Amino acid sequence: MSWLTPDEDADDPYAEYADLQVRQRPNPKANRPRTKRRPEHADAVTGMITAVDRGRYTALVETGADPQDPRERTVLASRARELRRTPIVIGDRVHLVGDTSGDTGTLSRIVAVEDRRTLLRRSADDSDRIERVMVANADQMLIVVAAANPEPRVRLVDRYLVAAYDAGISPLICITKVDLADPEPFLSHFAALEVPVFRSEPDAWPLAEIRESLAGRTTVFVGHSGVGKSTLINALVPEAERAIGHVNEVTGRGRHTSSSSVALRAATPGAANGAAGWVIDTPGVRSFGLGHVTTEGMLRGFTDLAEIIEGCPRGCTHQDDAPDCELDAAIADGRLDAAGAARVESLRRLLK
Ligand SMILES: Nc1nc2c(ncn2[C@@H]2O[C@H](COP(=O)(O)OP(=O)(O)OP(=O)(O)O)[C@@H](O)[C@H]2O)c(=O)[nH]1
Ligand SMILES: [Zn+2]
Repeated sequence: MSWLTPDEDADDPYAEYADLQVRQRPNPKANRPRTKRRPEHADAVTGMITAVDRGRYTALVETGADPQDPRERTVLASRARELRRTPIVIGDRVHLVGDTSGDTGTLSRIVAVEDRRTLLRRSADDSDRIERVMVANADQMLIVVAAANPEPRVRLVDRYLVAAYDAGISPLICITKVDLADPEPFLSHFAALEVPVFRSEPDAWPLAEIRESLAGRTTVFVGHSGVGKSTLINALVPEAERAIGHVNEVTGRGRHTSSSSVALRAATPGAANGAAGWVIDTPGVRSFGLGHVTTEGMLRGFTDLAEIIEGCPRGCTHQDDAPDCELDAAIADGRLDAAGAARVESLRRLLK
């Protein structure tokens, strides 16, 4: 699968690679205490990155529990020179200095990026081990897939699942267009993974259920073109106005909004945990190179099997043909029941 996406940070497309490579070298200063923050940074405000466009970052600052809080504002920022090799992506929590009023024409400066809880990454392609960061601090990934038109592909959903598990993000599946085809045969491939599934069709959008799971969390939406992801996001976040339908192939027009990633606040009325949720739309991202993914990374999504795997011989691939894989022993001696065995099968498929 190829990497079809243009760089979102087009001013310096290699900055992120450079940073990740540099950080892998041993750092002799690593154990020294960090130098004190310069005084000018003492009054930094914290913001969440909601959009990135050619070296300009949009951050929402002073966001609290109350979306009506009048202090909350959108600030445009560039990054400080010392961060020029640091990837800054949607969902990052950053410290901003300078003019953080958010007034028209002002530009503030990002001076620090906070540690990330999770990090969704991709590689240029499957043989490429250099990773590129896509989204920070997402809790969930909603994989949108159509029951038909376009025809669903198990392998594509598998790849999203791998990326999510590797990132430490919980996957969810929304299958759209169930008015066009019975989704159950396709969904049966994922049954053992126990991923929550929402079924959607024009007159029966599962908005209440989706809102329930968005509440208080940050959810990145992914899906192949045409599956109805924009339709769904517009229903969840009406002010998002994400363009629906295909680009006219002759004129190239037809989209009313930009094709770059954004974070959108989704109201979640009626949800048990009433807090708003964040929806991150990634329109440019239709495939993930998975060259950076390791078996250890993947196993974060299979904590139950990870324990068993500790008993495997060193270097075990955990595949069907792996000699003495403890997973096979656990199925044979009943430590894993039928559902567990099905999870092993799914894990093996994802590891391929
Ligand atoms: N029959 C049917 N059509 C749907 C459904 N959901 C969306 N569509 C249609 O599918 C087409 C594609 O929907 P979009 O929301 O633009 O799909 P997308 O995933 O955002 O695709 P891109 O905009 O190319 O990224 C539109 O014509 C929608 O009206 C559904 O549940 N059933
Ligand atoms: Zn094994």
